[in-house]
Amino acid sequence: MSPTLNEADSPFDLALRPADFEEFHGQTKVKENLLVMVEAAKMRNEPLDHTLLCGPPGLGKTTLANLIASAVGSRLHTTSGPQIERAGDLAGILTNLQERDILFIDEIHRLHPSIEEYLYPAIEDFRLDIIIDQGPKARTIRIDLPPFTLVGATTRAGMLTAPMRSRFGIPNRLDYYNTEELQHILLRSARLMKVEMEPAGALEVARRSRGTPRIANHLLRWVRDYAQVKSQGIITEEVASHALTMRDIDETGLDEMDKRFLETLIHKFEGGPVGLNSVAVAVGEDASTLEDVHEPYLVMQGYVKRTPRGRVAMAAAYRKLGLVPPVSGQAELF
Ligand SMILES: Nc1ncnc2c1ncn2[C@@H]1O[C@H](COP(=O)(O)OP(=O)(O)OP(=O)(O)O)[C@@H](O)[C@H]1O
Repeated sequence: MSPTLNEADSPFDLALRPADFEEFHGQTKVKENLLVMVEAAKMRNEPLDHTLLCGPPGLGKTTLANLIASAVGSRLHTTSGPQIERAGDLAGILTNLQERDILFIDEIHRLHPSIEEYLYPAIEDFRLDIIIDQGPKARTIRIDLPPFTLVGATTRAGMLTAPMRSRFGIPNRLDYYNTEELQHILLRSARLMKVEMEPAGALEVARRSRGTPRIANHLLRWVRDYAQVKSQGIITEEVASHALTMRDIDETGLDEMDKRFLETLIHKFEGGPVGLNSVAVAVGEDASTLEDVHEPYLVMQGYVKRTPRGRVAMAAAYRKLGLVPPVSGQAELF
């Protein structure tokens, strides 16, 4: 997995996390929608509606959950789909909630279906029906819960079950940030880190950050080290460019694994179509990491296309690797 994406919620991430909606730059539409929801709930003096945040990793879903909680003055409880293994785990979390608390479930698409069944009445009617014992002795115990808000986050909205999706209102989709937005975020991070960075230096890092603030901040950390050792600590465009090239991050932000993905698709599988699992085995990476982390950006940049028969390398992928796209080959067919 890319080193820049592994370190979610490290102390470094936490230190740079925006403390209020004003400091959260970009995602204008999502921010506006959430602010309306927050205001409406405050005016009605009611708990917030349940909310779903979707989008690739590192774009700010966890940050937004924190901002929502502080905007309404509620406590935030954080967990994730894979952490809730048994109904008892969920019961423990739910029975700990107080009125108007916010429960944030990251990777909500990874909740076990049997756990989802327990969650539905909890979010709809604020009750938990627990079955104890088995066979003829089985009985249900009902526990009333205080009204709370569920904020779900997912990198794969498509994998949510239909009943789960229908429990939320309109989903809030986070998109990759543009270069100017990332430049703004980087200049703020540099200020917090007390690093001197020229706007052109920030732009250079932004260009190579795959549209993702978490990556931008992690690249900044490396560029800061490089600048300290090689150029009296000042991050200029040239310093940023040298530092990132040294780590094999090219001028469009593709890292080693992205390039290996494209090379494998083209050289080993003749441009596809090929199933993601086969690519994953060939590049030595976990299929879900490829699907969550690498592929969305490659698709967004037009290097790869997902088709019902598998992944296909597009003409841009051939050009990226300095190859001539096949004239009537797969790249043109899809
Ligand atoms: N709009 C933003 N402005 C400033 N910094 C941001 C913004 N969005 C994200 N960040 C920074 O990026 C880091 C990653 O954000 P966050 O953890 O919220 O992402 P995420 O979408 O929840 O990721 P994951 O899906 O991996 O949990 C945060 O620590 C924060 O510093």
